[in-house]
Amino acid sequence: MRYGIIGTGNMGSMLINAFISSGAVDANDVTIYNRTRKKAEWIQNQFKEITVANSVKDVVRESEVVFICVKPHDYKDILSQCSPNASQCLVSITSPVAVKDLENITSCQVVRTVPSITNRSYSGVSLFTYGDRVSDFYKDELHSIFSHISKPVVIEEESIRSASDIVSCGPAFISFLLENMISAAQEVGGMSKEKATQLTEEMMIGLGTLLEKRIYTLPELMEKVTVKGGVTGEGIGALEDHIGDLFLEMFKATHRKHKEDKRTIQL
Ligand SMILES: NC(=O)C1=CN([C@@H]2O[C@H](COP(=O)(O)OP(=O)(O)OC[C@H]3O[C@@H](n4cnc5c(N)ncnc54)[C@H](O)[C@@H]3O)[C@@H](O)[C@H]2O)C=CC1
Ligand SMILES: O=C(O)[C@@H]1CCC=N1
Repeated sequence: MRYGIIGTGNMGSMLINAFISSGAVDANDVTIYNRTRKKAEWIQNQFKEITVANSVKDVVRESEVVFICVKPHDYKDILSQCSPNASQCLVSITSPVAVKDLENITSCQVVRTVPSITNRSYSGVSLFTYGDRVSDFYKDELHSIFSHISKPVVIEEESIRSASDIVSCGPAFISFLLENMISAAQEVGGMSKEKATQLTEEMMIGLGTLLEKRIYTLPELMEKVTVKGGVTGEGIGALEDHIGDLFLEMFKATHRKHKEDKRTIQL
């Protein structure tokens, strides 16, 4: 299978790296294009067999599956230069562009796969929404390569915002909260930033491993650590008192931005 990647920023380069280094895709089968050519050449330095194309048109001509990895407001620019035909599969990786809308303006088969930075370590989820025209052949192929780097999960269009908030924005949200925990450990506990950071990162790796091995669920973890009459309970109590609408407001903010993007994105 020949793959094309348009846009080699954070996500485009992450996908190329993960697919090739996991063995899901052969570098000889990959053609890439980026507006700033240097970014694409930097990836080619790591994977010599990759082809760097001179245009969007060249990528589409060379590929059966074409990933669009640019920001949603740049889609129009890409699609106006060239559109895949009915035998090809277009893969969009952004949530505010609906699969139906892409199907309406192209003749190709369409899939949306929202990845996550966690896929770089062959973990976490990739969210799949299939268009009506997509063949079982492409479904199987995409499911197969994404299984090398993630757990593919099918998600309905209506749930895409909250699902992507958890799966794709989640690593940034949790990192933000942990950075706050580290700052507070410095302020209240007098711990150095380096030491608090080291402890936090190791704790997160341990927590992830417990979940990965299905040793405990999240509620079980809370119960096991919260010794009756102990300090964790006091800490949880303080969190309960102060958490307020934190996450409600976060989801409301992302849903607002999602709506705004949908209103302003032109295809
Ligand atoms: N960053 C993340 O964790 C995730 C991002 N996404 C989606 O991935 C998409 C890309 O996001 P990032 O990689 O973070 O952005 P980015 O800004 O790092 O990468 C976009 C790339 O597209 C290139 N580009 C822009 N216009 C172009 C054009 N006309 N032709 C060729 N190349 C062009 C830019 O030079 C840049 O390298 C977005 O739609 C985003 O919603 C999805 C899941 C997670
Ligand atoms: O389209 C999305 O939902 C993803 C999440 C992070 C950036 N873009």
